[in-house]
Amino acid sequence: MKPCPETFPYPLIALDETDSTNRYISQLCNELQESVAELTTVTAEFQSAGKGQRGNTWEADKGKNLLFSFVLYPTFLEARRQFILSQIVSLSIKEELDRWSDEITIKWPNDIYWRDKKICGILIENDLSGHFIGRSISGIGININQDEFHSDAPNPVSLKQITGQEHDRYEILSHILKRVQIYYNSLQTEDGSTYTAEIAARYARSLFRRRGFHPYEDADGRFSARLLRVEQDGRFVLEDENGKEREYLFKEVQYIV
Ligand SMILES: O=C(O)CCCC[C@@H]1SC[C@@H]2NC(=O)N[C@@H]21
Repeated sequence: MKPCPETFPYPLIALDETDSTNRYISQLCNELQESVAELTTVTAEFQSAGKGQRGNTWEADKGKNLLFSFVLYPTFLEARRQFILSQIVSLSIKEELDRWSDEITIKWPNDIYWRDKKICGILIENDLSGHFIGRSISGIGININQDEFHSDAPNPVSLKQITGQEHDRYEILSHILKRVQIYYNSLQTEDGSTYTAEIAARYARSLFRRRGFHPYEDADGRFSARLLRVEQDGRFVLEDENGKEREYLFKEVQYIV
């Protein structure tokens, strides 16, 4: 395993072990306020209490994977536009992983899949300041060099299992952060709305099961539907087999994978 290079292009805190890199960086930001620069990143070789979506835990073998969190202060972004952060983070990861496979997709809202297996999970925690976003912490777990999975997590896969080779985790990390920075900067230019539309279009093209009918489950049970669109605020719009549109917020619908 290669160590973290001294030339890493962003401020980096590389920990051997912590409970959760999201918790670590948010505590650091609470203590030091905005002197923690944007894109400061915390990595860990191991997390004892990695946080997942929906209150789940995130498990990963020690020293094999990418477990990291970084901070942004998108104070120019209205809270109702916060889904764009999820789009730029998931696109940045997908585009990096595209180097090794053309079967990488984004499973709404922001899991990264290879075929029908999960390679990466993303947990974005935003602190709002009035109608705007004050601070955004993106926490990302990517299965990189893990050989096998022991937990009952559904359908995990690692990059090594896909390619048959070990990968340099810090190289992948620096590429992802560069992509995030480019997308993020684009939102702050005069052409921000053009870039927002371009990001939405790329995101739509990258979606898991974006064509055809597939099984889903909501509070009323299972049904078959096709994806119509994802709205700017992140709502997921399906059309069921009776031609009825069904619209969902996060966590209200599950794919049956
Ligand atoms: O449930 C999911 O899919 C999201 C998982 C996010 C896990 C990552 S690992 C690094 C960062 N620190 C955490 O505690 N969680 C995120």
